[in-house]
Amino acid sequence: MSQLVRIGDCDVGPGCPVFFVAEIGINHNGSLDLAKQLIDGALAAGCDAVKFQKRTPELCVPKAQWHIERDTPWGRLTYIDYRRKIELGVHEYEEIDRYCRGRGILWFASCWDEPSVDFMEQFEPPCYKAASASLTDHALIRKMKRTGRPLMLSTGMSTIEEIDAAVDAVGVSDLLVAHSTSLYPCPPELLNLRMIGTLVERFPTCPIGYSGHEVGLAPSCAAVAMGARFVERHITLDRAMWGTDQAASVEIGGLVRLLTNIRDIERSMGDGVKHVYPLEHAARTKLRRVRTDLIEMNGASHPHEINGVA
Ligand SMILES: C=C(OP(=O)(O)O)C(=O)O
Repeated sequence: MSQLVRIGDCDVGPGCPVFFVAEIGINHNGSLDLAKQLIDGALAAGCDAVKFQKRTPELCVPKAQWHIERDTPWGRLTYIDYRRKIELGVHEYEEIDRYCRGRGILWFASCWDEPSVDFMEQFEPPCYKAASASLTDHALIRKMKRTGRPLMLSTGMSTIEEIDAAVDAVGVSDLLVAHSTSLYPCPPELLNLRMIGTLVERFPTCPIGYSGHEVGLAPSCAAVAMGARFVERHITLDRAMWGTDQAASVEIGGLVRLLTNIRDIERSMGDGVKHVYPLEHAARTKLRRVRTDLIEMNGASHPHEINGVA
């Protein structure tokens, strides 16, 4: 049975509400104002946390790509300048920290390099996230884990051997593992949601979750029915907005529906034991056919015996 992992004021694991992370990622396009509107949307939908991506562009962008030019909302920029442009700095994160704490929503980040972990520590985040791309970077994932904070490990683009090695590298205590396929957006036939069950069996003490990049809501709902203890989805104000992750994101209206569906599914799962609920008795009495012909044939003394009601 999986351990409960405490993230801020939420327990994540069996018997707890699904922990829902609204992944803002880089969908703020470098704008604090946009980031705040996305936080407001996550709050309105009832998400437990918002998440950002923190990078040191000079460490994360391979040198060979630095000077490749692209069109951006800020004009034609080299890739490294574009990455610098969309990276939020200390003053923006101070404001995000103040904004989230004031409104009672958790926030944290996936750190893509070691200095980003040092940077995030000043905000005392409730946990860290390792993106699928970082799963084989053991120095980085160990650094996040050494902070003593829970770690969410995403497993897209990884072999099962690489996942085992990453889990060995950080240990299972306070570790959460997310199934994911790293395609943005991901077609349904490549989502492989049955991996959730595989991960539950392989890492029985870790809460297993789902980091989804599909178009639509159904697979994320199914992930919950299949045992995901936490779910992460990218969010956006408008899927047509400029940016690489916008198309695979959920707009705020969809996010509201998704959270409503997830909470309904959680309440619907039950215990797997067959009950005849007291509230069903009226329907049972009214709708079950009373076999008077069999009463006569069997010599039963009371129609209820045929009807099966004790
Ligand atoms: C890319 C990320 O996550 P995932 O691999 O789950 O999509 C991230 O959290 O930065």
